[in-house]
This record gives sequence, C-alpha cells and structure tokens, in this order.
Amino acid sequence: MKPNPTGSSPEICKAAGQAPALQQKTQARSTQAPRQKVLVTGGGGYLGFSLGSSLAKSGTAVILLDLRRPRWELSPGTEFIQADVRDEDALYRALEGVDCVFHAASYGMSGAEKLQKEQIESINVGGTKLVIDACVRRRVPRLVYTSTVNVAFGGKPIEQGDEDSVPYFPLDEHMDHYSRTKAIADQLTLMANGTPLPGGGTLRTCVLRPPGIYGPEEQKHLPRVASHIKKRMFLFRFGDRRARMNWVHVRNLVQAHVLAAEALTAARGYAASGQAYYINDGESVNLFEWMAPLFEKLGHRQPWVQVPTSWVYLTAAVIEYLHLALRPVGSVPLLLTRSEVLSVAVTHTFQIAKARAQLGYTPDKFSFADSVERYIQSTSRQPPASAARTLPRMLLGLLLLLGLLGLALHLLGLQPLQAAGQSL
Ligand SMILES: NC(=O)c1ccc[n+]([C@@H]2O[C@H](COP(=O)([O-])OP(=O)(O)OC[C@H]3O[C@@H](n4cnc5c(N)ncnc54)[C@H](O)[C@@H]3O)[C@@H](O)[C@H]2O)c1
Repeated sequence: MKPNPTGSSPEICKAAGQAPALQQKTQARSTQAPRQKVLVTGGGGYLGFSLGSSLAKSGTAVILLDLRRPRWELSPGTEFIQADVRDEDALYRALEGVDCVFHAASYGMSGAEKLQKEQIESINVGGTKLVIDACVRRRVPRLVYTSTVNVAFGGKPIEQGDEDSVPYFPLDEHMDHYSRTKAIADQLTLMANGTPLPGGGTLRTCVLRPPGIYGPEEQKHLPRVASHIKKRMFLFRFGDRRARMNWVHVRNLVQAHVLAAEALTAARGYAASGQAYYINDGESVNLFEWMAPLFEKLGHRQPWVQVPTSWVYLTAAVIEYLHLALRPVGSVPLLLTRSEVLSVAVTHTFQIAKARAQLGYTPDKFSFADSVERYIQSTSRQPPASAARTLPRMLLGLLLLLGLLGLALHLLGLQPLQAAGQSL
C-alpha cells in the first residue's frame, strides 16, 4: 500500500450496476439539496461503500475514493476513484465541487496490519492531515471523521462512558499504533473545526466513534473469527464473563454518518460542529455470548475451557514479538494481539445519549445471527472435525499456550503484566 509517487491521474470508474443486497434496505435520511456531492475516503471498504451507496440512493452524487477497488458493484450515482489519501494532488482533484467529505479510510485495525507502524502512522495521521488541508483548499465546508472507541479505551474498564466524562486515553500508553493514530486523527479533525475557508465560509467538522462493526458481507471480523473457529483455534475462552462491549450494525453507523453530516449544516444549526459522538446499537454484550450464533452455525461447540486472561495476554505478546522478530525470514500469523485480548476481556461500553439528542440518531434493532446466516450462505459448509482429531488438537493448543507462556515469562523477565495488569 503505497502513495501514488508519480501524482498521475487516479483511476476513475462510474457506476454500472445495482447496489449489493446489503444496501437495499438502508435509507439515507438526507434532507439536503439533491445536487449535493460528497466524497467518501475508504469508499472501497465496508463502511465507506455502504455509506456511499446509501447516500447515492437518496440522490446524492457520491465519489468513493480508495486505494482498493470495492468488492461490490457500484451503485448508480457513485463514482470510484482509485487513489491514496496520502496523494495530495489526487485528493485535490477528487474534491472538486464536493460539499462534504466522509473520511473513513484507515489502516492497521486488525491482523498483521496492526504491527505496520510506519504505514499506520502515514495513512491514519498523515492522510487525515492531507484530507483536512484539501477540504480547506477546496473550500469544502463539512468533514465527518470515522474514529473509534479506541481513542478512549486502552485496556482500562469503561462502563457506559460518554463524550464528556471519558478523556482520550494517554497517547503514549496506547498498546497499538492503530488506536494511537486514530486518536491523533480524531483530535486533528476536531481542531480543524472552525477553520476559515479561502474566500469565505468555515470548515465544520465532527467525529463519530463506533465500536466493532458487523452486518451482512462484513469482511474484517466475522470471516477471521470464523476461520479461527474452523481451524479449532478457539479452544479456550478468557476474560470475566461479565465483561461487556458494544457493537454497531453497519446500517446504524451509516444512519449516524448521514445525520452527522446534516448536523453540520446551517439548516440544523451546526449542531454537530466540533463534536464527538459515540455510536453503537445501544446494547452491551459479552463477546463470547455475542459470538454464540457463529459457533452454532459453524457446527462447533463454544469454548468451555477458561484460561486466565494473563496467559492469553502473554501469549499474544509473544506472538507479536515473534511476528516482528521473524518478519525478515517468515511469517508468524497474528492469532490475537494484546489490544484485542484486552478488548475482549475488559468492559468498555459507551452511551449514545448525545448522538440521540443532538443528531436524532435512533438505532434500529439488528441481530448478529442474521449476519452469520448470510456468511454461512456465502461460504461452503465445512463438516466439523471429528472428535478423534479434536482431542490431539486441543492438547497441541494447550501445549503451545503453555510453551508460549514460559517463553513470555522468560522474555519479559518475569515482570509481565505492567500497564494492563490491573485489568486482567
Ligand atoms: N470495522 C470496525 O470494526 C471498526 C471499528 C471502529 C472504527 N472503525 C473505523 O471505521 C472506518 C471504516 O472501517 P471499515 O470496517 O469499513 O474498514 P475497511 O478496511 O473495510 O475500509 C477501510 C478502507 O480504507 C482504505 N484505505 C486504507 N488506506 C488507504 C489509503 N492510504 N488511501 C485510500 N484508502 C485507503 C482501505 O483500502 C479500505 O477499503 C475506519 O476508519 C475504521 O478505523 C472500524
């Protein structure tokens, strides 16, 4: 994933087909002029594409800008520009005539990407700076940034936090580059609010902070977890059974983005100007309970062996260490990272009262089981492994865990838990 070093014209293509099924029921609640034109960075990704398709259905002209071509057919009214948010010239060209930018492009949230420090920094921070600059130069009056709950959550419990009572997690204490850089970008976006635009007018900005996103055809979490389940890598559960987190269905998050953009207009009294909002489905769940339909539909039992979170945390630390150390010679798959372990094990839930009151956000009710059903339909069913194969794998997994734990204790000089220890 590299910036366009030549500054040559980005690849452009226009819609030729129908929106995918996941878009069909999503209605953008736009009350703005039909000639509105918006640009969605990360428009080839799950949220960006869903948002763009939804806005296009409501009559808005939409540009989806992304390094990666969307895996779905473009909806009528959308145009795709293949470009990098770090390519200043491409951004400038793409923003011609745009009224509102939704900045959803980001890098490093999960998997091996999580450890690519330079890429993460340059896309999440550098790219956001360039997006803000381009908005000012192109006199775009509205910018909505897709942030994350991780700007506030860094492994310490948060129960029903809100925008006022929960501060940013200290930048130098974040355990992963993604969360730290998203927090910087979140602050940069809010600081840009009120910037005068050349020739008159003002840039108004706001940020939305979702938890994990789910929905039909979601590609980041569900297929990864499903693949781990199928490979029998989820043999253990960990974390307090009372630990809770939020999720957000993609349609609810789309609704929040559309409302946030509207609330940056004079018609809505600039209600969202300079504001941050936590956005979720309005429910708190335990991850293992939440994932139950996935285990069930894949024909696997839920993990029943409970291991101490500190073991899993240390194992994740070792895997991260090995992944980085052995990168020049081979690839150690990142089953779990430390920050992912803490996300599962430590309660972090947020209120959505501010979004309800100021944006008029009203989350619809969705079921994770429906998304699982769609996923199962789209993949061929694998028969569950036989019991004869399961037991040796379980033992192997246990041995691996214990081995990694021993190695972790050795590497960490028997002082393992440090920052996260109090939460485990
Ligand atoms: N998925 C989640 O659970 C989750 C949770 C909280 C916040 N978020 C945030 O929501 C936003 C959308 O997430 P998503 O789940 O749709 O992720 P996604 O990976 O599907 O979409 C992100 C898109 O950004 C694009 N991108 C990355 N680097 C780019 C660059 N340099 N230039 C142009 N495009 C680039 C990627 O190609 C990708 O298509 C992100 O900002 C993410 O940080 C996601």
